[in-house]
Amino acid sequence: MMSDDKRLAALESVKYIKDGMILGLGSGSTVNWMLRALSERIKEGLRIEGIPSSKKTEKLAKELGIPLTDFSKTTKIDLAIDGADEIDGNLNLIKGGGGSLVREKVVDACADELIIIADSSKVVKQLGAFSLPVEVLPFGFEVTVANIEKLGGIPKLRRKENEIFVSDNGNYILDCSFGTIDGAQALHEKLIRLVGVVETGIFSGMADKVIVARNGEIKFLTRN
Ligand SMILES: O=C[C@H](O)[C@H](O)[C@H](O)COP(=O)(O)O
Repeated sequence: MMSDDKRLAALESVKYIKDGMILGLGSGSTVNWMLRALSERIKEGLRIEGIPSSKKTEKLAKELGIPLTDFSKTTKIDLAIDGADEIDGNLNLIKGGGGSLVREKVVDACADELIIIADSSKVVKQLGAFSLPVEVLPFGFEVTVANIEKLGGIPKLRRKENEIFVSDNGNYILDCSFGTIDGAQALHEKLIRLVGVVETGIFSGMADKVIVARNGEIKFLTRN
């Protein structure tokens, strides 16, 4: 089952956590398994401090008794562990299915090491079947929509239960279909230059290790 594989990948990632580390805590259901496993190790005596990448992760971490810190205390993260929506052969990622891409990118980008955990359904030959989440300022988002269309994308304003979805940062998310994405970094660079775009869900060249579980077995992905 997919959720068993998410849990298995998460359990494997916790083995890389060492005493004294500052940890970047990603977001999503796979990361939630990692948080549960981490809290067990903390009960056994492991000392770490985590920086959460979303309000949801912060809430669960607090419930599980995981000690937290923030960027006002340290800008150094030893290891970040995060999930992904798509992973290609070069370990380029699409993230943001849960709407946490901006804080995830801030956290993941300043980590010495980034481990991605996923079930095998996330592994693709080429990115793009999953619409690319792009976080945009609410003010004038219609202009940003038009500009993304000029780049060949089909943006769709994310909604949740009929309301516009608002990110932890108070912004909107445009889920953008570009078909198959050939140059992930090039597309990110075009989008990030558009006025109103806060961040894109393309995480290119950031993952150091990808742990994928498929039917109960663990596989480590490395760059092609
Ligand atoms: O915004 C959400 C994040 O990028 C998640 O890490 C991603 O959507 C994967 O989530 P899940 O582990 O629930 O499949």
